[in-house]
Amino acid sequence: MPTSAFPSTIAHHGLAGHEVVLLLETDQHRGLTSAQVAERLARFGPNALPASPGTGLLTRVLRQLHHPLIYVLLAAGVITAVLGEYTDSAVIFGVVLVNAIVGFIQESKAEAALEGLRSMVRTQASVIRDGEERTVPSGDLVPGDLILLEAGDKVPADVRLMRLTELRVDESALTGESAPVAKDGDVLPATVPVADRCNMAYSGTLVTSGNGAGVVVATGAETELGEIHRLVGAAETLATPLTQKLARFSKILTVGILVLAALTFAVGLLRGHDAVEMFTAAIALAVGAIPEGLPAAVTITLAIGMARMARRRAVIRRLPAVETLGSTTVICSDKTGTLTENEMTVRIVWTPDGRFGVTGSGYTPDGVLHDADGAPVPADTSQALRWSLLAGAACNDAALSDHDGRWEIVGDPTEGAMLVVATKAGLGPRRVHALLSRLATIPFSSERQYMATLHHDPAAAHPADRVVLAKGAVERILDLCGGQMDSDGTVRPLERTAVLRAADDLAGQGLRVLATAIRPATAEDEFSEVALPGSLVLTGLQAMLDPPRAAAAAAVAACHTAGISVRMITGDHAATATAIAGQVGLLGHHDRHCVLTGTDLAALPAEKLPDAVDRAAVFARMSAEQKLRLVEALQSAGHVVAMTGDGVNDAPALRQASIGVAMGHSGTEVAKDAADMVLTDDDFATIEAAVEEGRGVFDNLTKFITWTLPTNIGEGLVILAAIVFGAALPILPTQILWINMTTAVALGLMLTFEPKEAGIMARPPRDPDQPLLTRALMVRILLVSTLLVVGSWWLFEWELADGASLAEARTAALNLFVVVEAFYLVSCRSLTRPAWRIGLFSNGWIIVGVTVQAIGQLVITYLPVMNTVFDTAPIDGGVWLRILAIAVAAGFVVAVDKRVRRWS
Ligand SMILES: Nc1ncnc2c1ncn2[C@@H]1O[C@H](COP(=O)(O)OP(=O)(O)OP(=O)(O)O)[C@@H](O)[C@H]1O
Repeated sequence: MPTSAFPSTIAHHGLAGHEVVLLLETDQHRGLTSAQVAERLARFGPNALPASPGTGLLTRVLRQLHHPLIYVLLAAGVITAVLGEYTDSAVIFGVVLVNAIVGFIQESKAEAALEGLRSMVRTQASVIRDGEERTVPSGDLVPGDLILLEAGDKVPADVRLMRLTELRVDESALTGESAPVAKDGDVLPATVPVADRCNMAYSGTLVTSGNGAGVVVATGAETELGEIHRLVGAAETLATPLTQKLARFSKILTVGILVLAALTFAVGLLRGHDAVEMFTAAIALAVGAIPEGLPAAVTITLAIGMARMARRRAVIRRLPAVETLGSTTVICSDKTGTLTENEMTVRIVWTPDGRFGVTGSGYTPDGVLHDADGAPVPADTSQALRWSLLAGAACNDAALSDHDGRWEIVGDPTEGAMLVVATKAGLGPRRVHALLSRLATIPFSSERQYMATLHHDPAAAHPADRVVLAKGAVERILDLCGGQMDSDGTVRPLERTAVLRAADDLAGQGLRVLATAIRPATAEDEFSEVALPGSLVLTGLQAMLDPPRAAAAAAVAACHTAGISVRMITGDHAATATAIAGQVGLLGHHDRHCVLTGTDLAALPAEKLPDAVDRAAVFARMSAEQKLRLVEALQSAGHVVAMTGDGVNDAPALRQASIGVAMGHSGTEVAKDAADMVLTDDDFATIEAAVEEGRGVFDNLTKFITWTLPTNIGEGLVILAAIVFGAALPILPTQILWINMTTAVALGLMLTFEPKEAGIMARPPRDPDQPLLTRALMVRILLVSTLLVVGSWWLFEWELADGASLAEARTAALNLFVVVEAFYLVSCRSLTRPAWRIGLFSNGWIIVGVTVQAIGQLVITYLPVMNTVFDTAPIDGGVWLRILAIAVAAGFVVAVDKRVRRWS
């Protein structure tokens, strides 16, 4: 344990900010130095919680033994030992041990995969170090770091807050209370409980609004969250509704089979059979019929699916999402950044009496403004143009930077585009700041839909030497305007209809349109949201292009083929949204042309909502609150909804959606926290890829179950039949254990690596209520079970009649089971297509598995030690031929069954 100079027992909330700063030996303005950080990182370790604390190796291995079947096996092991059957007893104990180890390894792998994926969504923190603001990985935070928090962040460590503005934090991760708590920096009595320490922000909680700064007082396991983690030993759960259902199913089955085995034993005794023989038979029945490997195989399949999705840039945060993805019927996607590139370029600047084109592309400020004839025009050609460009550039929080000729923007792309167009016209950021220094800001928010700033304008005559600049959604800016500006700077009354018509015209071309406005002001004028309406003068409209993502149209089309409808949700104008929707092919599917705006939605009565939203393809000017209503409405129309979101306010909708999807790049931590899946590339096409993988996972699960159940049923029935008819057991318990253990790993597991079948995205989504096995598959399972029983029984009797020993006849039956399973494995690679169509080499693992199994069978058949241990005996070529003949016949029957089902 690192020794700490800053004991974690100190009540930092009971100290004043400057005292905490002194205590942690940091500088309140410049933060820690790099040397201090390195030293502290070495001393305190990274800011991360230790993996699955409290569960030691032994506990985890022992957990594998917690299964009714294992209890039976252990009891059987002890009893056989007492009866003097030492080899059998050793085999049983050996199998239990191997089973526990395999289970443990598989579980650890799945957990590690889940953990690894989670860390792919790396969180960042803003800190002040060496006097500079920097973004660092949250894992690198150390006590004493000065940290900045803002809405959307997940608090990365325990922080004593010092400066804050309207900071509210959702502390549900810590206290369970989901209403956000208002914070302030006052000193508190040291005895105040955690939930009431309003001058602290704790690791794992979420900033829902406002911003703040403070000092990190504890990291990693020393945080309050670390404490809880330590107490609860928060082991990651790998359970999903499906695994739970299967676990329940296999538990009920286990109990049922155990009762049956006990009954068999009792009836056999009553009928006067030998107790040892009956005991052996009962054990064989239990071991053979219980599908003990099923839940583990399902978890592994899900984990493999998750890893495949991660490779395609969709990181699953909650395992059940893998299942749900396969049933998704509607994807509601954001427009900006998900369906489009979020790389904006202003193409047209419209003023009340002029219209200017803009050349150049991307964020490189090379290009000019030109008139209708293509002749370049300087910014001061028109006062309206000049002020529109100035408003766009000064009422702006983005920055342009040049990385060796590659221009990038820091901040919002919409604002970046407005900086670039102003720079093209000679009004670069430096010049603009020199002309107009900012005094106050009303920040942009999705609810407000505009931003306004107050500037000092030294060029204007005193006392009106200030100017208010605003930019935002056209309707919102028009609400603030009373007049409009002409080229010569004269102000005329606002012609609202004409401006709206111009804006609609630009939006109809798929351009995102923002309006700009100004107002000269004096020092006495009030600058606030309430004072703005009606007072501004419209200077122009800036229309920017945000091209659709290259893969978007193909992904939308693929979704449509897969029976999934795609809807666009955007804060943008209806006309812009519709034009982009048209470009990515989102309109017209199932006659969905309809566009609903947030206002339309608000006006709809609740009972009409599900029907109305189901008919719409585009939802424009939507607020985050309305997204929640929308998800609910679509769900009550019977849909399984995947919904994207990136803001703090999107969290409720993401939680409500069947699959909440957050953006890895642009998304806030709050959104990621609420989401089931995070797209590391923010791309719509990734959702489509994840759905495809989700369907593949489900297919493989179904294939595995269809493959594995006949073995259990077949083995169970063979034993039962032997007991009922009072015949010798065709397979012994230890042999059944051999079949079950080796085939599950060498054969069954290979199905989980099965690639997706062609046409997987040409089927409709899976009904979430539909059982995993359809009636047709159940019939097939029973068919194969019957084939196994009849085949092995017949072979066993044939060999005995042919003069073979009991050991030889049993070896034949044992090998028959395995060979039929291997044939059936190849068949199960597709549930509908014939085996020879699948392509033998499309899953190399199958070949590996079958080869390993074949070697195993030769070993158990011919190796003398194994003969002794498993009561087997070498068999000759004729027997193998009979085994193969039966297996081929069984394969043929399954192929016919597939064919008949395809026809019917
Ligand atoms: N930085 C900004 N300053 C002023 N107004 C803006 C700014 N960004 C966007 N707007 C205006 O507010 C509207 C809503 O923006 P919002 O960010 O909520 O959604 P969006 O980015 O258009 O769409 P999406 O929901 O698809 O991401 C935009 O259509 C635009 O008119």
